[in-house]
Amino acid sequence: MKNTLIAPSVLAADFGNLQRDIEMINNSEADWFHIDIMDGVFVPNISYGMPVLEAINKHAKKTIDVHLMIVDPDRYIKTFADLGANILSVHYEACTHLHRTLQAIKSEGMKAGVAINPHTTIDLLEDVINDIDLVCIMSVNPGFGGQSFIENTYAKVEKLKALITRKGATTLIEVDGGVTNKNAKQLVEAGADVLVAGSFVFKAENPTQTIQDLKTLTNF
Ligand SMILES: O=C(CO)[C@H](O)[C@H](O)COP(=O)(O)O
Repeated sequence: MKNTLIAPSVLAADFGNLQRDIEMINNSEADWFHIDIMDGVFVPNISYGMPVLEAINKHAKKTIDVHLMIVDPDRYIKTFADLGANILSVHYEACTHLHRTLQAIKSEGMKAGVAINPHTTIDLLEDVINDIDLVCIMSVNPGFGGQSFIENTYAKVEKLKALITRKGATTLIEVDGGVTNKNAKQLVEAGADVLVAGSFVFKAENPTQTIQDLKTLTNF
């Protein structure tokens, strides 16, 4: 029996009713809060920053999974630890010394994640996979919610799963972008452990039920 985790992306929440949407996640079968931080440089969009995460952290009762889409993320590792992040993912493409960055994240008491863009090959993680707690495979080009899922993601998940098994690592595989009830099961069959879903959850008529449906669909 699988234990697939569902992480609603707060990027798609209603910011005018943020506390309501946080409580919805608290009271649902969702496992994590997924928090997207964008700087307008690494990606062509600016999302939200520290004060909003501080507000979320006051109410959130589940794991806080922060995805940094920013250049030079080392500058903010301690800041995000202080703001309550439990998992901090940096982009492979944004790090010059990825191994050092992972050590710095762990030294602040957080789990260390690496996100990879659609064009970045899994092979580049080979020498560092045993140091990574979570790999976030981007199944859209990062920067915006509501984009279409890139089909090549299934093959990337399979390839990453094989690498993790071969290296005896305990790394979780997360998929982020365009996740819906159409691709969720196949992603888990390919090896995904965590599914991030933004628009599919928050634009649904009944977000709580949608989360429950995703859980049912992916735990078989
Ligand atoms: O990282 C992201 C965008 O860069 C979002 O988490 C992702 O796009 C999820 O949103 P959606 O489910 O609407 O695609």
